[in-house]
Amino acid sequence: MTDWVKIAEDQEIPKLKIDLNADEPAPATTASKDNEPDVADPAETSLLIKILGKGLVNTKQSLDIQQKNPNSPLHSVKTFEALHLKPELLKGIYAMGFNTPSKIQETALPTLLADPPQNMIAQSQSGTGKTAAFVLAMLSRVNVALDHPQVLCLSPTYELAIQTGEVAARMGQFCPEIKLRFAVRGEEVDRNSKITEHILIGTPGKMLDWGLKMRLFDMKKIRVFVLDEADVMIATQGHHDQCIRIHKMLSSQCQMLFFSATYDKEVMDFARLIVPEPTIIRLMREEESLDNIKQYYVNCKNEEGKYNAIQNIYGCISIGQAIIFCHTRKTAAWLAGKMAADGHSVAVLSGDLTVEQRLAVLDRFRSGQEKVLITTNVLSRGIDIEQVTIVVNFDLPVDLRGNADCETYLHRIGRTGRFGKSGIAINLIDGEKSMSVCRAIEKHFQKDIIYLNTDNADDIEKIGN
Ligand SMILES: Nc1ncnc2c1ncn2[C@@H]1O[C@H](COP(=O)(O)OP(=O)(O)OP(=O)(O)O)[C@@H](O)[C@H]1O
Repeated sequence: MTDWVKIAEDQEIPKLKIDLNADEPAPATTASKDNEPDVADPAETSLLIKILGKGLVNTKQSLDIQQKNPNSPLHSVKTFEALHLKPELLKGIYAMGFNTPSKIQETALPTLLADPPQNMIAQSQSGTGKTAAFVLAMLSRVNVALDHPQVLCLSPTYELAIQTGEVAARMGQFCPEIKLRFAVRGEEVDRNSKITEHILIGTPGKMLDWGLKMRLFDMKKIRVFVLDEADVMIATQGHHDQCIRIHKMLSSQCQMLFFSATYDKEVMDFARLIVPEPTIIRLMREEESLDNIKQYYVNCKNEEGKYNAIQNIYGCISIGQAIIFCHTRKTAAWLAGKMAADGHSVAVLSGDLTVEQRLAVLDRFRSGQEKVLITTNVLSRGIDIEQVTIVVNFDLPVDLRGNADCETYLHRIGRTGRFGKSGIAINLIDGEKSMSVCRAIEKHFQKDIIYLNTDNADDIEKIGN
């Protein structure tokens, strides 16, 4: 395994980004995107959340289990020893600092490791231990006496595949006989050779090339097929069909495992196509709520007026930490420029930054080096910044038709049960259209949004208290 431990360790994010840019079409010019609503790319967000993750997310939510296979009694474990793993694998788990299985692992692992193998569809939010669970299943199913691929793991992008490979490398560090190979862009194989590694982790396009076009390994001999980040996979163009093509070539004996952070209808339909008779395990996300949030609106004439409102409340918002949301990159850049020119120290996070630049901005903000972060919808759900107490909507969130986007409003402002602290939301309104959006949001959540006059010192004092 030493070779691929090294490969994984060598893949630092800056290098990945360089490779990523190498064979992708040139991005649309920044200028053309500046005036459009700035949105997050799901794969980039997922990568960011993974890298930012500070360990296991503990959740109080309970598991929802649907058992489709009546012949496989479901049980859960409270220790890793109870799984009767190979000693080298157990050693790897402990070396990663895992003492006990996470909530989803308690129930998923016995099913993942069961004999005869069982299929699974699992859903839980980022950071709850999904990757660790399926990587353990992948490693424990390998028969090292055979020198051909036995496990396929599909990820939506190069970087996400590398992240999974790194977990496998660490967990399998005491199993040097298990060999892994990345099936990703840039990895080349001689057409006349065969792939001998046991585990292939990669993107659907490359996997199809190797398995179908070049026939470098026998898809029928795959014993475990993992489809990770199904929701991101679907959002990535073309991946849906490629996954189905790969899936069709697998044997009916192959264990099918499907993991996703969210399950809307499209993801569930996809899952049903791929996974026969699955055990379905879902760990619901803790609901965000506006319960502890005081919401205000401020009437402004135009963008300059909004800027003045921010000037007036700046003293108040910079006591703690604040995030200001804008609709477009252009507005975010304009606002940041003006605030910086006025001597305020602000951070900006928008879609024109690379993943590693975003990481750097978030690191600085999280450590308190800047008090105010100006951003767009690129800062999306899943990126929790606990210490933020004030959220300013420089622009209210709207959908493509210009109607209130209540879900995004909740993600920006809402708090989960985990950080039940109180917070403040300030909505800047300039004109009838944005006022009607504000009213629609108020009506949707049935929670008052109160008028705030930022020219009045007493009013401003109110928000501080
Ligand atoms: N049993 C455990 N005990 C302690 N830490 C764990 C355990 N399982 C996983 N972790 C750690 O928790 C974090 C999240 O785990 P993991 O990456 O497996 O979750 P995930 O649900 O796949 O999330 P993501 O999709 O963001 O990767 C990682 O830092 C991982 O090392």
